[in-house]
Amino acid sequence: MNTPPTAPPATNGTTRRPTEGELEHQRAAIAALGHELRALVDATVRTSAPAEALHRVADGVRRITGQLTGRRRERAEIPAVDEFPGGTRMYSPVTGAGSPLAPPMRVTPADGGLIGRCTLGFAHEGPPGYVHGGMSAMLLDELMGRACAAAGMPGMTVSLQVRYHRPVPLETPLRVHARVTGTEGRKIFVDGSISTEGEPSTTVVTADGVFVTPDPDRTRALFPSLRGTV
Ligand SMILES: CCCCC/C=C\C/C=C\C/C=C\C/C=C\CCCC(=O)SCCNC(=O)CCNC(=O)[C@H](O)C(C)(C)COP(=O)(O)OP(=O)(O)OC[C@H]1O[C@@H](n2cnc3c(N)ncnc32)[C@H](O)[C@@H]1OP(=O)(O)O
Repeated sequence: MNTPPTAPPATNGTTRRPTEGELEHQRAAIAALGHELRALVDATVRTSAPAEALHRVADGVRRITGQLTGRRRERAEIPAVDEFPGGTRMYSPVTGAGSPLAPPMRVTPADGGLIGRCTLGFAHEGPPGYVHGGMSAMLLDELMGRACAAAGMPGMTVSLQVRYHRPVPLETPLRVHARVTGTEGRKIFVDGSISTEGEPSTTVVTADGVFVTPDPDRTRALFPSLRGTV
């Protein structure tokens, strides 16, 4: 497990590295809030409540948002609860248990690569009843990037070619697969696919991508929070 590169300020105003127990406690709370926010997003995009009810809810949500006080994370700051690269990312829009935007996709090693499992709802709709094509690309990009990191070569996407063979159904358990197929210097070649859990042998979307591990100087410039660890 990676060491968290940053630590939140302790309550006495000094900065110290949180214990693993404190991080787990915080992650559980972040996941609980993420779960409720995803339920709110789903209810929001499906409701037929009248305008007055929507205004009332908007007022309530504004009051709740005001309760999220304290120091706000800065750009490029890696949350203490995260393990970057390759591990837990609590606010990832694909895998983050704390993200209201994420399905979230659950990732496990398999078949010489990674498998991601998730079900997409109405918030991710493109054509009526089907997943937005950009969302399919995002699932693939994330899992293919994670496959690079899992193979010990964290990299950034420089090219992602996506082919949509069949529309991806909403509210249907999905299986995403990613596997590193080769390397050439800092370039990593990766294949990806999406199928439904019900018909795992029928791929509905396929992708091939090229990822590049930035050189150490570029890594330090792009990810200043990693300073001292790369
Ligand atoms: C402790 C180490 C930490 C390292 C961290 C690195 C990455 C970590 C990131 C995430 C990993 C974690 C989990 C995964 C989670 C999510 C995955 C989502 C992935 C993304 O969402 S990520 C965002 C979108 N992504 C970008 O924002 C990239 C923008 N980009 C750049 O910032 C530069 O591009 C950079 C820095 C990547 C490389 O820059 P550079 O200067 O080091 O490299 P250079 O240009 O020299 O290219 C080197 C070789 O790649 C070939 N090449 C270039 N482009 C190509 C193309 N399009 N097709 C085919 N080959 C291509 C060249 O031809 C050359 O090949 P050759 O050496 O053979 O000539």
